[in-house]
Amino acid sequence: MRAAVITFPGSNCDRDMAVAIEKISGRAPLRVWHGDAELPDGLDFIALPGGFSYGDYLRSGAMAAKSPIMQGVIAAAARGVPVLGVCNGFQVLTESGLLPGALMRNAGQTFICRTVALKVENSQSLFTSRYDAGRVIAIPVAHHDGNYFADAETLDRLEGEGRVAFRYAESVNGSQRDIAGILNEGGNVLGMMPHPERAIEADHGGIDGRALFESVFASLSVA
Ligand SMILES: NC(=O)CC[C@H](N)C(=O)O
Repeated sequence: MRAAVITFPGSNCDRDMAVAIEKISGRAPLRVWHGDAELPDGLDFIALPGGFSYGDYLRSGAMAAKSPIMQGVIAAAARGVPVLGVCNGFQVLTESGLLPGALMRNAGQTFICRTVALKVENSQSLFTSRYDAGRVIAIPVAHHDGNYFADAETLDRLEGEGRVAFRYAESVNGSQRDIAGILNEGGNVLGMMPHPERAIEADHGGIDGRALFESVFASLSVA
């Protein structure tokens, strides 16, 4: 398997994401700098990690979405390559138009850093097939802009098409319909605010994030 983790100025979860990919797939991912004009060829999986790209200036993820490398990420997503955006990565995905809606300031106006209960809403996606349907898992969040917003029509479409992958099972940040993670139309792009890469070994306090990586790696026909 050939995976890549994209790093932007201000990313701070790129190392954790790379470690999670290597521990679970057995292969270290390529580390790709945002300013590179071209993505390496033949990628099977692309991860946009969490952090504070460009200091969250303008809007979280807005400037990173304009980085040269994103043209390649958008093209790869259109070819069906699985793309995972976590936290700031989710914000980059909405800002770049790969996912609908926006991540606004948390309803309580504070940074939230704790482990939350998440319900697996769709256990048949590329990213969630190793979870049991309706399972509630524990995954950490760490963000100030995690309040998911989309208009009612978009929300209804996301729900109707099974594109809500994860929903908060408790009150967290004011997200519309408690949405924590969504899929694109093709099901190969997932954006989520909680950090699965921070819950892959017992020393993290829980391993509920492992199945997400196992799901997507199992779906790849390459070893
Ligand atoms: N951990 C993160 O990726 C933080 C995301 C984002 N910059 C926020 O605080 O909303």
